Amino acid sequence: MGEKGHPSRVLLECSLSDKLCVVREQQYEVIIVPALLVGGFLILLAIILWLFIRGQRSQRQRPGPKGTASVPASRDLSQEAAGQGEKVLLPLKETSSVESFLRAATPPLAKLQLPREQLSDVLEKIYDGSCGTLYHAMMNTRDDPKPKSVVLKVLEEPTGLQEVQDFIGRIQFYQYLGKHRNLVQLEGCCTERMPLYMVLEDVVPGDLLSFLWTCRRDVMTTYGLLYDLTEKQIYHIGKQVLLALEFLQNKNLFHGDVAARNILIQSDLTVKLCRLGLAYEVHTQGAISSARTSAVPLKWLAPERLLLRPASIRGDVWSFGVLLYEMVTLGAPPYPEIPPTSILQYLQRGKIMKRPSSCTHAMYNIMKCCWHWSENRRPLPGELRLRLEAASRSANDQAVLQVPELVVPELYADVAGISAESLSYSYTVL
Ligand SMILES: Nc1ncnc2c1ncn2[C@@H]1O[C@H](COP(=O)(O)OP(=O)(O)OP(=O)(O)O)[C@@H](O)[C@H]1O
Repeated sequence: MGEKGHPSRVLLECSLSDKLCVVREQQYEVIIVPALLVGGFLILLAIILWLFIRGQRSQRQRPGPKGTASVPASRDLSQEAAGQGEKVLLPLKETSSVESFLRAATPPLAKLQLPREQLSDVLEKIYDGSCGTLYHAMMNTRDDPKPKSVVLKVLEEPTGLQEVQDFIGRIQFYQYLGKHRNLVQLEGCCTERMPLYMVLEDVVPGDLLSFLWTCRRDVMTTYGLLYDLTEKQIYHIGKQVLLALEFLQNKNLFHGDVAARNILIQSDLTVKLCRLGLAYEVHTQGAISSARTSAVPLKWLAPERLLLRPASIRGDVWSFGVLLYEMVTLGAPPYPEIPPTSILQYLQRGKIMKRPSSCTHAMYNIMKCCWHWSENRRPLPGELRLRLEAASRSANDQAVLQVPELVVPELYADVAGISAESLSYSYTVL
């Protein structure tokens, strides 16, 4: 096209024999026009880039008509982050939202509020929980001159309003649940300002998994607890866990992570389910999010959970079968010969765990009914409790379970498919 159009112009300005003129004309078109195009393109690109960077900056520096600010939310929030040397900062808007949220959320929790002065200095860190850090602390009460040992769940440095809402939501959840002998009890809270405290009963000596491991050792007694376990006692512990599950089921909830590490035991062999975070999620959202599901160790999960299908109380019944296995083996990792990521394939082949040598046929039959692939064929917690009660009548109360090998926690974590950090509490007990 262009070449056809040129001769008329060329003919007007140059004679046909003037080859130099024609070449110059073509040079003009070949060099200048593309240069103009490239130049224009670069200018356009620069404008787009400038607009983009300006947009990014203004987003970072929001909010407020008073310009930009990034200030500590309160005295506590502005503390130096431990060991990091960084300030914990919340945007101005977030800070005032946290304060106004706490002002609105605290009055309905009035009955649970405890004066902060009653709480001693923090004694010992137990665990970095998913929603706050757990500490052992002492609490003075009006009724008793002796201070009482409690567990404090503390939210010190929230990353935003959402985390504060979640913490308060969990306190409200405890309030909604009410008391049950086999669930960890909330004794009170401090929520009028940051940091937020949840005050929980202290369950001593602690988690069942550590207790089981300690039963392997030659330990006589600590905290008045005999580190001996008989078959009858396994049924006694199991029944209490099932009572807690029945209680949750009656509220249309389930636990979602039944395992020895998430059960606390007292010196009188009373046990209490803790880690109610998933039940809280079921309560608030009607289901467990996939992010939370992926945090639950695979070896305790029912097939429908491994297949990411909706979970239910019958999934807890499956995990209860694994818990029986944990107790009768004094805390061995489930499926020791199978890598955690191969569990689904293993179950899909119709396989389940073999009967441990220390396990009676009666107890193994109970485990097997928990491990039906089809949910509907598994008993509900109430039915299962009746089976346990029946088996308990003829169970051995004399023979103490013994496993000579001691547990190496790192190795255990690896075989069980759980993070070693989640066993940090066990380390301190052992
Ligand atoms: N009242 C308590 N007494 C003694 N130890 C406790 C108590 N509550 C929790 N623990 C220990 O702290 C660990 C974490 O418990 P917690 O229920 O607070 O978990 P979490 O990480 O906040 O999970 P979730 O989000 O499920 O609530 C437990 O496994 C247990 O070892």
